[in-house]
Amino acid sequence: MARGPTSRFLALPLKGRRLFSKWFSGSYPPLSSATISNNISNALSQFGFSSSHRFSSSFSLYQQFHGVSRGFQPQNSLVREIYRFKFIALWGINGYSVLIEHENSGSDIISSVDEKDTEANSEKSDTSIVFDHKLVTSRNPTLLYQELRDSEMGDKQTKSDWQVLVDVIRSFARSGWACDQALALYISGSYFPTAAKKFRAFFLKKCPDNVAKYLISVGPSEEAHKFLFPIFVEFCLDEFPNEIKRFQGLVESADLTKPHTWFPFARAMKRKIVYHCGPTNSGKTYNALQRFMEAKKGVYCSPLRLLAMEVFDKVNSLGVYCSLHTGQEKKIVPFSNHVACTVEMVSTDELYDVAVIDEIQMMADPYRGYAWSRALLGLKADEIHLCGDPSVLKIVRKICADTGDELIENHYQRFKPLVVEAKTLMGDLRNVLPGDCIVAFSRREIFEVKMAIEKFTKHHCCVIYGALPPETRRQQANLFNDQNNEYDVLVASDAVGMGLNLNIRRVVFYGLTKYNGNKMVPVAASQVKQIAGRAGRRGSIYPDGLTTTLHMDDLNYLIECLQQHFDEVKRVGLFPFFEQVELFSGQLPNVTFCQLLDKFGENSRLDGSYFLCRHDHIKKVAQMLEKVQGLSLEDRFNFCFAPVNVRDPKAMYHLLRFASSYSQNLPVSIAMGMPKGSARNDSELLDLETKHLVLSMYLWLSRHFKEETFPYAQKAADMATSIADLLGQSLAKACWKPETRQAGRPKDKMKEQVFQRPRSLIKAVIK
Ligand SMILES: Nc1ncnc2c1ncn2[C@@H]1O[C@H](COP(=O)(O)OP(=O)(O)OP(=O)(O)O)[C@@H](O)[C@H]1O
Ligand SMILES: [Mg+2]
Repeated sequence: MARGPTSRFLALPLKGRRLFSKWFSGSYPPLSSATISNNISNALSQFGFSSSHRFSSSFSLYQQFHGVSRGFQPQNSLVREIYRFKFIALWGINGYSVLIEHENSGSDIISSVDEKDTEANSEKSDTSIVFDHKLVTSRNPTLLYQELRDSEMGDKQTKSDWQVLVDVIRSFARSGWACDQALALYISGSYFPTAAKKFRAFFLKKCPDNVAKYLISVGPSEEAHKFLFPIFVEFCLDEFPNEIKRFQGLVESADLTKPHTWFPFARAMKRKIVYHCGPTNSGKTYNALQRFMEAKKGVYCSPLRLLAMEVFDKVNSLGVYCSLHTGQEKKIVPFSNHVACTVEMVSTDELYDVAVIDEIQMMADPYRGYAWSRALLGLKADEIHLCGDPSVLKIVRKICADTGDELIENHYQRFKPLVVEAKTLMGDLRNVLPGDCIVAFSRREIFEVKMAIEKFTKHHCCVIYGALPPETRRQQANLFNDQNNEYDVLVASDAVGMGLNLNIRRVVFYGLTKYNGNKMVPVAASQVKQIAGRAGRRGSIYPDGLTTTLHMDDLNYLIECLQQHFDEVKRVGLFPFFEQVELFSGQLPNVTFCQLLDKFGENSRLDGSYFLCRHDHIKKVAQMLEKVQGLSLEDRFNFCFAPVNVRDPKAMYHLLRFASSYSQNLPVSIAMGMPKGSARNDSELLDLETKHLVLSMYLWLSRHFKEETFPYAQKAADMATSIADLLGQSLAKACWKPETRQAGRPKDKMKEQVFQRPRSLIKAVIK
């Protein structure tokens, strides 16, 4: 047995026996699968594999090995080691373990079996049946498969034995374990039943007596599945090479593992990451912006257009020339080296001295998280400042370890503690006070509250909610902040939770449940904290923040939320670039874009630190655009990212129209008249909101496609500004019952879908 100076010796303890023999040539006594698994783990750790490499399940083992099993010559030493472990794995599955000598010099793996010892022990402990088992289970599956393949017919069995054998093979074909294992061999879940069925026919036809006897004795069991699996593997490799190749191509082109390697230029830099970590109103963004303004060249990445605009205005007013870059607009300030942009629009090509990524915890957002992940992984900046709560601190540490960047953590405390008012508003909106912000979680509630307050108190309300354009939200915020008018109460949705600096004295939660598109759920503690934290901003006229609820019932939940620590985020979002989707589409040339997205989702692989962002809204647009002929894959991809409310049929109609004109190479027209004046009722207000959304979409498309195809961008921008103004005017006098966007829905269905807060609120006030 050759052992070079570089060899390492792997001893797999075998209950006192030492076994020596050449790999493949010996016959090995059976061991329990637990012992094998332990032995393999021990052996791997001796090779310096970390616990994550300990292949406790043979699935991951196969995953690692596949690709090297088919004639691939491993190049580096790590792969060589993995290559060799393949044999441990396969034999482990067969119920064997061996003493292995690992030769770094590259010679064959030698396993050692002390034959004398084995014989002695075998004589003592093994019965003749066990011996028969051994003869079968110790067979090399490759050779056994070849024997089966080359034989004409198997041996005949008695009727009852035959039935058991059929049951065993059937149970294998239904085994979830085998189906999972097969995935690593690139037998897809959908193809496994077909492959298993063909294997069943093959195996039953060819099964020799000793193998049949063994399987009959163990019956439809895990042991039988583990015995059959390597034979099945050989069968598949022989019978379905094309299917395997196709699925392998599919899986490999949907590979989203190791996203830090997607940005080689950023990886070539040694970046300094500064994490400004703390609760709301603790000065995180303020401090990051100080560094941004000092830098020669800087970029600020915002979660919202509104916040990008705020930073753009603030920085310019302080004498630092700064441009604005969002999906809808590009305002270039002459001589500027700084840019404030929305995080989706940040360039990973440009080189910066300082970058700021605000609200970094949004990495975990199910829909938009990928934009933050991309910015963090891909920004080419010497210094990157992250501002956010502590929920993603741990995962940022891990990402920095992957990227090799230096991480500095700056921890912050709230300037002034947030105080909970235990009295609540006692269910009566007449208890609102100037400086209050009433937070409700639906548009309907917002207008109900505004109506009730204005009808039964002397206060006037500004409103802020997600469907309002950023310009209108800012106008409402300014109206509320200005102390020289009658607008002293703000009614807002969760859209108020991020960014805006507002003069809020007290945040009052109208309720603490929210419709999640399916049912009412409690608002997440992190969101409650973020919103409540808007009260009492440093520098505002109310530096001491208060928070409470309208109803006494909700107070405990509010306190609970505020006391909770931030949940640690385990995974952050990713979404493929167009190039990755394009590569994937090469594997599936004849499917629609929507099906392509589905297939990508099914076949994509991600590291444990990432998830694939939800893309139901993208698929809805893709579905709608299926009937539009003549769009390239890239066009479809871009159209699908246009900002549209997929639940707004009018906005969807306009998007379809834009895409149709574009596909015919016609200049895309706006084809939408300007409203005559401000809204007189809620349906007119909804119409203004939709019109603004359509214009915003037009502007977005004009920035993402060739300019000449969307020639009316300036007109759209002017119209959008006017509509934002009209919306502001409309809100100032809005005093009507809110309507719902989904017209024509049956009444009972509406009831299910719309949040039913006790209407007694208004009735109580009236009484
Ligand atoms: N050192 C400072 N000097 C003057 N004003 C400050 C200072 N630090 C923060 N502020 C002001 O305090 C307010 C809150 O700060 P900032 O917006 O940075 O908080 P934040 O922690 O980013 O909060 P959020 O999580 O809500 O975004 C801002 O109006 C900011 O201008
Ligand atoms: Mg901030």
